[in-house]
Amino acid sequence: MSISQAIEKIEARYAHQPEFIQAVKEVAITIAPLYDSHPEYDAFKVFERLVEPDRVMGFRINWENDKGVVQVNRGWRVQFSNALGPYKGGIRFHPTVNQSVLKFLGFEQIFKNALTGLPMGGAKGGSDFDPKGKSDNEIRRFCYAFMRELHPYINKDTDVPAGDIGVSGREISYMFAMYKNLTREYGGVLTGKGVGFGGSLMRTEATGYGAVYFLENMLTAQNERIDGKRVLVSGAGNVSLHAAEKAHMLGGVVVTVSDSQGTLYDGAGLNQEKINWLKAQKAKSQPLADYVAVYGGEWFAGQKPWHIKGDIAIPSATQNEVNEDDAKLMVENGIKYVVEGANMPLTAEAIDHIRLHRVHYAPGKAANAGGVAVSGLEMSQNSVRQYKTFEEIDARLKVIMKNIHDGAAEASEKYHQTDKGYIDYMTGANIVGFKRVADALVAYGILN
Ligand SMILES: NC(=O)C1=CN([C@@H]2O[C@H](COP(=O)(O)OP(=O)(O)OC[C@H]3O[C@@H](n4cnc5c(N)ncnc54)[C@H](OP(=O)(O)O)[C@@H]3O)[C@@H](O)[C@H]2O)C=CC1
Ligand SMILES: O=C(O)CCC(=O)C(=O)O
Repeated sequence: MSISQAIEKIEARYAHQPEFIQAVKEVAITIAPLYDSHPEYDAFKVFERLVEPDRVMGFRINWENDKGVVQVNRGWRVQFSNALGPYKGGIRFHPTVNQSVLKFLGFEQIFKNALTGLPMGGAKGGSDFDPKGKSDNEIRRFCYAFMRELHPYINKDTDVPAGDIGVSGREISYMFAMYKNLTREYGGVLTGKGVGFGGSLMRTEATGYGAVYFLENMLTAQNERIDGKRVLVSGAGNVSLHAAEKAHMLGGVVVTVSDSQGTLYDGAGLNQEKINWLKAQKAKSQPLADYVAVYGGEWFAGQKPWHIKGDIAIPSATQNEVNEDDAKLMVENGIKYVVEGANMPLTAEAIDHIRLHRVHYAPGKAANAGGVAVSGLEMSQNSVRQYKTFEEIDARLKVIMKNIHDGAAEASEKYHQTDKGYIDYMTGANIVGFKRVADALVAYGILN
């Protein structure tokens, strides 16, 4: 079955899962030249196999709110592929979570994890639970209840979840405690644990910092530097604030962050004090807009950052946050580099538009792989029960991000035929990630 036939089948079968179809199509279009030159991939039906998760576990989560009222949520774990290592990928708590969202995330995770060069398969999980406005006690009860349902499916050697939107150190600690309580096992079953009880230094910073390391490599390839460049960041969570922090540390002028309520603009640029204030504000779930009364700047209620002039955009909030109109604004406002901190933040039309205008574009699979890479390093530290310093992990992260960059650039050179001189990171990253997984599947024969 050809790739186009496999897509037709997926579109018919999963018409109700638009995010998943979007993610599959992006990979399919770009890997075609590689696929066509490897008849064994078709013989082993590699693509057709990879677009079906190994399995999807769904469960109900009963928990009690602070008023003693029983609440019911849904949860899932999508184990997509363990071709290269234990299933690995985050857990998201957000009301928009459904099977389409988790399947797109799990599918992308297969290739992202392959790009890191570390032995990790791809998975994703989560719940439609909305953490907003919940007390700490409610979060704890929900996390315990979620892990009670999830724990039979995970283990340090089979499937190792981590955080994502709505799940950070606090939630991981609650879930780890419940897993430990139920199984009596103290191991690396989750990553993103607290430093001091199995967590790796730098996991918190890794995704945002890694995205900026990727950006530095892109800039170097164009003989440019980040110094003095205006950086627009969207989101104000873990990825966004650490991307903003590293961009500032390296001399970039970060002028925006945002959240679901609007965009904060500070033309003078964020400094470390302001970033620390933002981190504390978000940790308390307080409004971003309060910043203006403390440090000045402007609050654009209900707006995204893309109407503001800049050189570099790092969308780091959520999927499809940048549509075609936003992409047009980016181009009009001078954006030359788009680095995806979030997973699939650009719609297919937005990607087409910026690529048409030769904006340098780093897809999330490549650019935000630093988080899962440091999770991989956390797994190895847990296995040997020895911990590395911040500097050691940082040095490894830089090398991993450079390798991902260089591998994607090399594959772009080989496979992207239409516009020589433009580094097509999307094609390059998809080809490198896909090839690693496909070669393993062929070597295994017809088992997963
Ligand atoms: N954490 C990690 O290590 C990794 C995360 N990612 C991806 O990065 C992105 C952000 O994750 P992370 O920073 O961990 O999550 P957080 O929960 O820490 O932060 C999410 C941020 O995005 C905003 N946001 C979420 N949904 C929407 C929406 N529908 N519209 C506008 N803003 C929104 C939130 O605003 P508000 O608070 O108002 O909801 C918040 O500012 C996700 O795509 C995630 O999959 C990728 C690799 C690793
Ligand atoms: O660290 C991990 O295992 C998961 C990270 C993640 O969910 C992601 O890369 O999107």
